[in-house]
Parts: sequence; C-alpha cells; structure tokens
Amino acid sequence: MGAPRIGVLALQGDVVEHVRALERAGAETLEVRTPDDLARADALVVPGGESTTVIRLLDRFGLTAPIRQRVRAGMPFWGTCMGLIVAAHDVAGLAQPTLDLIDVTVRRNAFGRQVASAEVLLAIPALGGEPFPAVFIRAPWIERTGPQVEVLAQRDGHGVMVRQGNVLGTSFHPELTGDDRVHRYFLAMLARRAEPVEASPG
Ligand SMILES: NC(=O)CC[C@H](N)C(=O)O
Repeated sequence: MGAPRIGVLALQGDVVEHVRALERAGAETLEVRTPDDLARADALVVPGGESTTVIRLLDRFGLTAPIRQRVRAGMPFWGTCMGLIVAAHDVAGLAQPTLDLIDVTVRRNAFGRQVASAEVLLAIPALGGEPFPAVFIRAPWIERTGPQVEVLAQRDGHGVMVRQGNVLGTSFHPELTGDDRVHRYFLAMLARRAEPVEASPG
C-alpha cells in the first residue's frame, strides 16, 4: 500500500497553504476539482474561503454527492473555517445548504467581521500541553453539538475544534501558521483507519 494521498478541495480558498502544511507534515497531496480527483484521494481537506460560493461550486462540479458518499463511508475529512461551515449539519439563522457531515450547528462570522480577525493562543489538550496559535478570520463558532461530537477546543465558551469519528472541523486556520500539529493530528486519524473501524450508526 502506498502513502495515503490527501485531497485538498481546490475550487476556491486557501488551497496552497494547506498543501504546503500537509507536505511539511509528511503527506502526499492532490488538488481536488472533479469526482475523478476525489476518487484518487484517501482523505479530503476543505480549506478556508467563502462557504456560499463553495456550496454552489460543489454542485456545479458534481462533487456534492460523491463527497457525502465517501465521508459517510468513513473517508477522513477535515474542514477549516469555510470547510467546517460546509460540513456542518446546519447554519444558525440561515437557510444555507450544507453537506451535513458532522452533527453541529455553526454560526457564521460569529467572532466579528474582518477587522475582528485575530490570532489567539488556544488550549488543545489533544495536541499536547503547548497552546496552539489559532488564526481566526471571519470565523464561525459552534452553537450546537450532537451527542456523537467531541469538542476538542473552545474560544470564549464556544466550540472551535470538533470531531465526530472520521470528520474533523476547526473554526480557525492551522494552515496559516508554521505549527503543523493539527495537520499531524489529521494524518494520525488516517493512520488509525488502516485498522478495522467500528461501524458508525446511521
Ligand atoms: N476564513 C473563512 O473561511 C471565512 C468563512 C466565511 N466567513 C464563510 O462564512 O464562508
């Protein structure tokens, strides 16, 4: 079996930064624009960007159904900021369509608009003792989590890093710092998948 190849959705957003961080963390990468690209990927990262635009593009490029299918069958998925919004069950106060891959409700631009973007030192016990320099850019927070969802980090009392089995979401942008610990955490999720995984309900 060759090294796993991490697909990075490359329709819009900060794609290159994720590709670089994943490669620094030792992964092979692949830019995903078509269902054929997706078929060659062992995992998918959806970067930061603009969620309303990307949801429309996913439909236009025929990626909505195949992504849902692969992720529901266990393919590791990680959404950062816009990627988390796209993966959420729903968006608070908006009738915005989503892929519904993780049982959370997100609130868009919850920490304030562009001027309120910030770098915050976050405690993320799953990554070890050292705080993580988290970059928030018009970031969502997590307003509701379902019973299967694990909250891995919070900011101001709101979830900003969550995981449900094979699906990881961060409100912030680990690809914009030199700290690759979240990328490594995601790669470890893949490594563990080589073992038999428990069937997920639903
Ligand atoms: N940095 C980001 O990805 C911003 C997300 C953007 N505010 C959205 O709602 O889509």
